[in-house]
Amino acid sequence: MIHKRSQDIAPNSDTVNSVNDLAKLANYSFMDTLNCDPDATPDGIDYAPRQVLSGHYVTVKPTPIENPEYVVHSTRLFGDLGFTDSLAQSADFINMFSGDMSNVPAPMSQLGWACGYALSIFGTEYVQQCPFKTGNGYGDGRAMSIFEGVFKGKRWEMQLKGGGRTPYCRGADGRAVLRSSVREFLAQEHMHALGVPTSRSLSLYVSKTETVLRPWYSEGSRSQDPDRMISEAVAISTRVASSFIRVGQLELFGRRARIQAHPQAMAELTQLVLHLIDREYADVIDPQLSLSDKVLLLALEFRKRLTSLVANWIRVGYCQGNFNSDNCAAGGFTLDYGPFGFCDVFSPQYQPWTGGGQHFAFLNQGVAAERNFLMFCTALSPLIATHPDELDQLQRLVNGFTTEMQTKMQQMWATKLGLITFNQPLFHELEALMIKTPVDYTLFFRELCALPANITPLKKCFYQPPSKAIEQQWTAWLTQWHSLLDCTEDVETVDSNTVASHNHAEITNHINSSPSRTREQISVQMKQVNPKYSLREWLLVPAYSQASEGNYSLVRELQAVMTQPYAEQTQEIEDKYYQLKAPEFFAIGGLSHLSCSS
Ligand SMILES: Nc1ncnc2c1ncn2[C@@H]1O[C@H](COP(=O)(O)OP(=O)(O)OP(=O)(O)O)[C@@H](O)[C@H]1O
Ligand SMILES: [Mg+2]
Repeated sequence: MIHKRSQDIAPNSDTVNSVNDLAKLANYSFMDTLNCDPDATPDGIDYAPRQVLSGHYVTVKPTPIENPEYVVHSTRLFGDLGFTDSLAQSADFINMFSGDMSNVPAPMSQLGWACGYALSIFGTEYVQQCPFKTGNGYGDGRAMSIFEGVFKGKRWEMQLKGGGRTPYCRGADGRAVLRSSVREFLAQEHMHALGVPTSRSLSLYVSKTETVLRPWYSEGSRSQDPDRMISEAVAISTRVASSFIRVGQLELFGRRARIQAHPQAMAELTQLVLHLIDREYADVIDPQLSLSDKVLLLALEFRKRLTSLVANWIRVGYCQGNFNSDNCAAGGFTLDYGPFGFCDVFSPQYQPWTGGGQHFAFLNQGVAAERNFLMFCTALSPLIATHPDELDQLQRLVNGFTTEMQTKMQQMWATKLGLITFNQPLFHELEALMIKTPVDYTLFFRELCALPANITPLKKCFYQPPSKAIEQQWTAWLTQWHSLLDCTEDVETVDSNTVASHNHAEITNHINSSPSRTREQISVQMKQVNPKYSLREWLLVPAYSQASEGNYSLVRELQAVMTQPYAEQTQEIEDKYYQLKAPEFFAIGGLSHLSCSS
């Protein structure tokens, strides 16, 4: 059953050639249907940290960056939205997306909106993280949405990151630097091309004159924490998503409802949950259902999305090093590319963010997701507090998370290995061997796609020459794997370069529905789920370093390579990007680990 709001169905084939055209598509469901903080200032100049006690958002005027310069935009998202490509470099567009909203045409709002959220880390609630020690001053400190509209029948929200202070800034400057903005921009582009749900990149502008100081590493530093302050150009990137509602946001309203913090607390939680359903789950939750049925369906659907998301992250080697509930989008997609990394060496303990801890390490992401799901359900529970049966069902959904996560992970590993069904002993042996050898995660799985008969072609994925004993174990493992692949003789060849980006679920179904496959078919299917190129930190460093000198060619080259991660691409690209991490990059601050994402 498909349920859509009427304004979402309205066909809209208009091309957006200007900010004036964009204004015509404005449709602010978040601002129009939810509550503004009654203490918000009419002019939006609301930059000092303060407690925001009620309301779903605060209207804020973005602070433009000085002398903005175009760095990069997403031609792909521009295409999806119907934007002409030249718009990214037009004066009005640059102004708007570098934070100057003072001249945007009606009915566009000249004010953006920032949201409060609660923090919980790995399932533990925190209230002390804001200057007031109450949790009422925590939220979008430097992110603010500035536009919501319907493009080609789909509703999108646009959010500046680094657009200046908000009441949630906690005394910080509200800015993002070019380095972190390049990382987030490229990572969103890459993730989308990998077929993993994510917020999307729209545009990135840097200031030619405005800088801020940030702690960072000296070149070659092996220290965990940055050892000096550096001056960096500020930048504003715009990200786009179906909504930016976070699990932490629901938690804030859930906590307020639970303790009846103010007379409207329960109503505000209800409104936010219904709004989330409308924005993110309208296709699966019937508006005619009772609130408690909606709540249960919402939890069920979010569980499905979150478990698939994490399985996809692991498939592509992604670790969200700070998987707090405020970095967990309630729509079930990837959000906040600060403390992230795509792994080089396979390690279950891989954790790029020094502040994150092992609970957010690579293969612990499923457990971290479970904690976020628990917090999501805890936030929903006041809505069904007087319905013991429904509370029981919600608890069962929480209890069932681990099993669903495990099932998705097993399906994912089977698919990565070209198998129809997961084989536990085979996988455990592989995991142990990948750690012992050790292997490069991306290269290894990609090389496996050629179905090598022996260990020789795999050696290029190894970070050290294998001992005789390890070689023998690999040989035994490969024999076992080949016997499980169970392929027929080749009858046809398929061009693997036709492989674009895909929906992972479709791929899994396709593999599962093919009872007997040729070697070539298995190989092609494996190449659809095992990317050839991944956005490793040592590729990002030269791109943002060069960008800091005003040269954006590497940023754009990386964008081109990383938006076709499954394609073979040219020999030149392969030589440059399909490589092991160099020995000199290990243990280096900024290359192997990072301490902050700002
Ligand atoms: N320079 C800054 N000025 C104001 N607030 C900041 C700044 N840097 C981070 N924050 C705020 O601190 C909190 C934690 O930061 P975190 O690094 O998780 O998020 P972020 O990368 O800024 O944003 P997001 O989660 O929106 O992608 C967020 O609420 C964020 O808005
Ligand atoms: Mg964050």
